[in-house]
Amino acid sequence: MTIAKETIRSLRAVTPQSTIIEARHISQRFTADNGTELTVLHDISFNLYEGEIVAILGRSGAGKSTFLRALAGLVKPTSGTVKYRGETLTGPNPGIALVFQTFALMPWLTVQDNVELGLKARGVPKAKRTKLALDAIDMIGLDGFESAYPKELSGGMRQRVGIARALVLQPDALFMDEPFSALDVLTAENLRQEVLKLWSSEQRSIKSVLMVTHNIEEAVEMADRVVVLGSHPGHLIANVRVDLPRPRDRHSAAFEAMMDKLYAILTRQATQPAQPAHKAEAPELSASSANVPAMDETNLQTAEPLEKIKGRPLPNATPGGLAGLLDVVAEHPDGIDLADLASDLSFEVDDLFPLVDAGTLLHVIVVRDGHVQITEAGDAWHQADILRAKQVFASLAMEHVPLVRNIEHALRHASGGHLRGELMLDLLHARYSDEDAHQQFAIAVEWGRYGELFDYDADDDLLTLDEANKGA
Ligand SMILES: Nc1ncnc2c1ncn2[C@@H]1O[C@H](COP(=O)(O)OP(=O)(O)OP(=O)(O)O)[C@@H](O)[C@H]1O
Repeated sequence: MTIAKETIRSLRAVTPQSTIIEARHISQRFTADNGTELTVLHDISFNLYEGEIVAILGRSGAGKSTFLRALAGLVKPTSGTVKYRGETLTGPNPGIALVFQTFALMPWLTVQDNVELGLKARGVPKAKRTKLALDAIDMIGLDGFESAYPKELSGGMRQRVGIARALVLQPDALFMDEPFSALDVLTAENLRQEVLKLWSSEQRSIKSVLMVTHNIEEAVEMADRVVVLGSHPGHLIANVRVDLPRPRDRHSAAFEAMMDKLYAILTRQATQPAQPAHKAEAPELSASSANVPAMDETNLQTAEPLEKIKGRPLPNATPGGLAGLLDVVAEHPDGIDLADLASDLSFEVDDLFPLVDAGTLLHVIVVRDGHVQITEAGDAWHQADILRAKQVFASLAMEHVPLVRNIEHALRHASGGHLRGELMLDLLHARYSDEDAHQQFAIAVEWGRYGELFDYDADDDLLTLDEANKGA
């Protein structure tokens, strides 16, 4: 009988017995191709306990995968330590198995051989390998597909193989990096439920699950605890206990309240300048159960103040997209919860946040506790005709967006009113990787163009003051 056919049992009570993984003050820096040093993780302390599913939630690029990889021993933190069962890691973590977003199956091997691969690497004899693999295949509902090749399987089935391949190693902790995000909505939901059934079954040997996601709903659906990473660089901003009964009802008030809470945390982080993660920020996030350490106090300590870290990059949003967001927000004079806005627009969190960031940066919206409202300036932009809208946008960008202002000022003082784009890129390279520098430049140009402040000719690599702006 497969787990899929089992009656859903109530999940085991969350009674963490001991710490599986302990990370202390880990920071991660990478050197980009152009020599720029990127701080990706900043001083994170975290414990993974037996008996819990933990979701690492954060926006795209927040460093979630890097954090998971550091705990998995696949990257060595630049500073800080990771311990597995009390032993400091010096290589891959022996107590975990990973499920990847992209399945990472060997296309030339059958399902059975893919699942056996890790056991083979560990020198497990063939007969035992076969038995363990068949058990894992059965457990995840793949019986009958042992001889199939990955190309013969749907995405959902392939990810089942990915999960079976991890389970067969009988790890202490199952690590999953965005395991459902490459699947269509229904398949993803189906597989989430399978993993939860597996977790609730008597047969499971894994003692905890750590999963990376950018999807708030997924985190609330699956996790006992959600660890929220803020961006630039990745740092721990919250550690929230999800104390909802299982199976969880996505339409219940408690579920929606938890989603709102996480939205509020993510948007607060997104829309405010970097701040030190003071312990004083902790109380609103505290949890109730006595069993799970809801707030690991050490998680909220930082070695050096985060205000030292430079300002945030420009959000990747277009003025047109922002105007569209204002159209929707303006329909709600008392504001609207971001969760409702995302759901109304069928946006993913990652789609919505750059627009919300941009709107906040330009002061056309305000976000408080996950509730977004149009400002007076936003209303002025929203109400204006096209020409006037550009002027309003230009003055907001000049006032609130240093990069746009710097380019405009530089052009105003340049002889001939033009400058090479390469010059701006070189300046941006001091802070960003090559890819990010190009992206920042492209966003600033788009905003400058929309506001008729300046223009850029890519063929000649020339930035020029806009005609309409020359006399201003
Ligand atoms: N080996 C590396 N060398 C240089 N930069 C890296 C390396 N690994 C990750 N990064 C950078 O670290 C940052 C965080 O990446 P990471 O994949 O951990 O974020 P994430 O939160 O998982 O993002 P996403 O949700 O988009 O997958 C990114 O800017 C990425 O480019």
